[in-house]
Amino acid sequence: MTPVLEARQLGKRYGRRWALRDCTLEIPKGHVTGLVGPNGAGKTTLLKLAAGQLTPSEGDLRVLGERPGTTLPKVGFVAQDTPVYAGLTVQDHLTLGAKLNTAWDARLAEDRVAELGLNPNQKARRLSGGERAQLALTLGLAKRPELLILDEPVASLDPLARREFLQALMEATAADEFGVVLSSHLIADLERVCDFIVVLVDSRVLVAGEVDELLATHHRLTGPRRDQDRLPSDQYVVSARHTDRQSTYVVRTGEPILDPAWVVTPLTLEDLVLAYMERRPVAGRRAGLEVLR
Ligand SMILES: Nc1ncnc2c1ncn2[C@@H]1O[C@H](COP(=O)(O)OP(=O)(O)OP(=O)(O)O)[C@@H](O)[C@H]1O
Repeated sequence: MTPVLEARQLGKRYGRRWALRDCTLEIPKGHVTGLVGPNGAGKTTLLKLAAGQLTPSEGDLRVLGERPGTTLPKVGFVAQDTPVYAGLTVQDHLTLGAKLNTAWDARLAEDRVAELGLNPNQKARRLSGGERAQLALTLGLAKRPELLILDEPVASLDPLARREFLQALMEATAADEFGVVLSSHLIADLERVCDFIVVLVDSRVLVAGEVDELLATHHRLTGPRRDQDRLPSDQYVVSARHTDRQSTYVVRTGEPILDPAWVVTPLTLEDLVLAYMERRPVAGRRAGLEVLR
């Protein structure tokens, strides 16, 4: 099946500075994907490349099997800070959406606006942050995209508005088959809605895969102090911490951990993401990029 997004050695440079580099990634169809990483990691850059708003400096990118830009009608993009036009009313936004998008679903848009209790005559500048986010999501959904890209859509929302937004997104993806790629710093939110995760650090993809599979293959090992080179070769070290007497590793392995010296605990998605985010390259030990599916 054609992946929704496929990047090979993708890079984007601003002047001499790389915002994204050596990004190799495949997101299969049928997922709600969370894109996570520290500030400045390159998330917005990757999403804008996918939406056709930026052109790559190097490498190759396919979205729904085609070069971004040619896929515009099939891709909905909700940029950071819930972009709506302050001076236009809610209804104006729907009218504009209908003009600009051939597959526009006017019924869906009107029904959602009514369900949300938005006044069609209200100017966007008078909507609350949550209402603006919901309007932006409505515009993205009514486009009937095959892929909806959302860049930090809930960043400025209070917990209740965030929950309502994510609920609306989950309901929409349950009702219709389309892919979603969503960036956020709020891992608990991603855990609720995403079944595929991509961790981007320092402009590179450190891990990507189905959440269930990643959680099943990553473990925390705690036990008497042990150097990394004494771990079995099938254990890929994501992070390591040591005290004088104790070592704590986060490892990835498909094999069972039978060593009785270790206390083995499962990770939450947040533990897993943080382990990759705090990871420093380790000399000589399977360090470097590892892209997983
Ligand atoms: N238009 C631009 N000109 C120059 N540098 C840029 C531009 N846009 C982004 N950058 C730089 O590229 C890098 C990646 O930025 P990007 O916005 O993609 O990161 P991000 O992961 O989305 O960050 P955040 O989580 O803070 O939103 C940063 O170092 C940023 O300063």
